[in-house]
Amino acid sequence: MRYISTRGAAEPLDFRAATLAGLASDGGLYLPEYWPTLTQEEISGLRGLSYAETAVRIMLPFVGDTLTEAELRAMCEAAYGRFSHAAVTPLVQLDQRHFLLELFHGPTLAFKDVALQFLGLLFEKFLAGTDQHLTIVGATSGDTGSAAIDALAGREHVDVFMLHPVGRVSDVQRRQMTTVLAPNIHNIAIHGDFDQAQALVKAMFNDAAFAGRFTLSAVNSINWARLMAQVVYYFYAAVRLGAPERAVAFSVPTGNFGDVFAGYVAAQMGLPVAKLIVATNVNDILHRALSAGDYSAGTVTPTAAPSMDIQVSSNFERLLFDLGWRDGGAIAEQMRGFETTKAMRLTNAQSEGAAALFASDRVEPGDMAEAMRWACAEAGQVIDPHTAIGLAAARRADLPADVPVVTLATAHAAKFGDAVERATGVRPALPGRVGDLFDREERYTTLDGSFAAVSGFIAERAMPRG
Ligand SMILES: Cc1ncc(COP(=O)(O)O)c(C=O)c1O
Ligand SMILES: N[C@@H](CCOP(=O)(O)O)C(=O)O
Repeated sequence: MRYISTRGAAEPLDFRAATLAGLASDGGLYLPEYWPTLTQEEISGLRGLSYAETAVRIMLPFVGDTLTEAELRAMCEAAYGRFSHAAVTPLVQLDQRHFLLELFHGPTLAFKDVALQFLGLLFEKFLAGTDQHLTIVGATSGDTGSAAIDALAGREHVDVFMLHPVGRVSDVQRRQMTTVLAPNIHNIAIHGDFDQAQALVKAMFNDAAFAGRFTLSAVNSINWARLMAQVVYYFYAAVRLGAPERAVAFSVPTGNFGDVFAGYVAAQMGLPVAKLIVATNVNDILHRALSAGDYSAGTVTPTAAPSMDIQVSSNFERLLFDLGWRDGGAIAEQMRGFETTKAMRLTNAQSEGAAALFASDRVEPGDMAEAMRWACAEAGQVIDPHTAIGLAAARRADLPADVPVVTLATAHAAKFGDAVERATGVRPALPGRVGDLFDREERYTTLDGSFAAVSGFIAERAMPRG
């Protein structure tokens, strides 16, 4: 399997090289050159398998000959052995047709652990025995940062520089990052919002003088391996609800369009997906794009679901590429226009292609709080604000009555205790593994968010290319 860039100009790479590169050299994002598919029998054959074994079956076609099946199995068993629930990503029934897919039983209590625990092991495997040292530059609105830090703290061959926006992540999220004091972890708080942090990361990759000095890599969902690992739980959930004989809909609280794009990949691989509901908060660029073809970024409004406070959703480029006959030149032009004006219109083909599988919704703060109260009162489930946005959209989606609807529960409620308590009156307790978070020492550096300040800070500390 080879990986091609959405902007068409970078050399195709194998899985190992695409994972280590993160972003393509032409500024695009890697995608497999074709979608591997599973037959109905192969999908039925996933029933009853453990999460780790399901992961092997789904990911094997993507890794090509860069890993043996036995190596992949050992990595999946190690990654998912760190989850606190035997099912890894259990399904919880809320009422006759609504389910939660709990993705927060990993070490940092958010869905990011599902991919990042695996990615940490991949980096280790691919770098073992080489003299390569990766400089990972990442941006987080709260959850990617802690999951990446947990997965990579103390590992040889890797330094992590993680940018988060000052005051725009919850206290628990910040502390999960800044209390990890391993020497290879560097937390940088920037004045600005997540979009600025993400733009700085891309600017560093695209700056030849800077990028040429280090071996840069990515842990954000710009890295294909992140999305590949997230495809697994769509299959895992759907077969439990009757796939391939029965189609299932998913409602996905969305920000950077990574998680829901993994659902799109599952559908391309043959999983019967009735609908993918893209649920946004008031930072609704994706809802406007999917409902009216208007992909234009406004300023980011801080909300009680901070991890979704994103206006430039990097993975949307992958969808546009796949819906636009995989024409890299055309996408490069479309994205260059967006980077200049912060606005673009979807083509008719892109809008029509997206409408076949996606629906979208913008959920206001009052409806989010109402969904938290409903889950508590009707099903005894305390859910976090991000999950509540997905659930609110799921409950009012226009779908046939016999289609089960799975809302992705993307974070543990205790990560956002204040917002949950405001809505429901219930204060969720921090699980034991992070129970002492507020007693730990914090360490981070605050910078002004300019390219010069951030790249200068990293350049002083990163390992130069050998
Ligand atoms: C808790 C939570 N929910 C939802 C999202 C949105 O996911 P994505 O950025 O993959 O669309 C994020 C951030 O990525 C998150 O941390
Ligand atoms: N919501 C994310 C933002 C980064 O998204 P990613 O999936 O591209 O890493 C976060 O919590 O950091």
